[in-house]
Amino acid sequence: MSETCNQTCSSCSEDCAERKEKKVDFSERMNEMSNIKKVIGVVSGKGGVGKSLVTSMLAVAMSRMGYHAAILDADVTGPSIPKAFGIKQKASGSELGLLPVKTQTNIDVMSINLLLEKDSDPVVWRGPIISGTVKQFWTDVIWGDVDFMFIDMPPGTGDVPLTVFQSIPVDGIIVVTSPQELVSMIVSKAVKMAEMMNIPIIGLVENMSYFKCPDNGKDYQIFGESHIEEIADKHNLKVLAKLPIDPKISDACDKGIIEFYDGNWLEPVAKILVNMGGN
Ligand SMILES: Nc1ncnc2c1ncn2[C@@H]1O[C@H](COP(=O)(O)OP(=O)(O)OP(=O)(O)O)[C@@H](O)[C@H]1O
Repeated sequence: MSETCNQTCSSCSEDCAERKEKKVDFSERMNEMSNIKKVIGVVSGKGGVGKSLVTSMLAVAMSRMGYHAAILDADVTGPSIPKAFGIKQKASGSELGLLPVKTQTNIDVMSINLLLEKDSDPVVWRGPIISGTVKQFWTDVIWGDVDFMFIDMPPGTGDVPLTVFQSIPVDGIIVVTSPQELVSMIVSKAVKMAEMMNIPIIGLVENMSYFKCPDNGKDYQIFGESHIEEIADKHNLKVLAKLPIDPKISDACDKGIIEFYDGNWLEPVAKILVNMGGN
């Protein structure tokens, strides 16, 4: 039995001798016209820490390295991926399935906002409908050949992350944090969830880590001192990257040109993903 066992055998995928209920296979088959080599989940403990930004920048980094990247936007009630890439068109489909929309640099995206008539329409749905939508993004979208798919997860450890981890074969998780968060508790929750789901954590990305003053070149820790290294050590995890607060980032997201933003902090992460395979 795992140290973190909370006796919920039905949603746990660990193989252990003390299991009280049979392991249920919730896995869903990807669309038969899809061939996705690696799936990376991007999670955060709370909203607004830059999870969608990190998801977008990771897809851009892989694409710049010559890999075919895709983003499945599982943040159904707060989808921000289409806006960051400036996608205006809607997704199309046929009886065979839905087609993702391509960004200007050929990253495939599927998001609820590509299906709604107006992207300002709120999604006021119950949990099971939202989870069902995310599953359909896996089963009913014709993704074609994809080297790396990034799943932008809603914040926290709720219904949708659970559905994603149980139904989609996620190869690894990247946890996005920011210095002002209750990082230790949040990382612990993510680590425990990943353990229950038997999914490896690739590492941590700290966003809004510091601000580089353009006048004197000094770094300022706006949200206070970072404790990310200690927390990573405690859980035996790697700190993969630290991103600064950069007004050019928010400007690029607002203008829908994140693909053309030149920050390369996530290149080392992209290299780690390449070593995991995907081609
Ligand atoms: N390092 C940064 N520098 C400047 N602005 C940033 C940075 N990171 C994120 N932002 C801005 O903060 C806002 C929130 O970012 P983002 O949507 O990526 O967060 P999130 O964690 O995905 O939020 P949610 O959980 O609500 O989906 C965006 O407007 C984004 O442009």
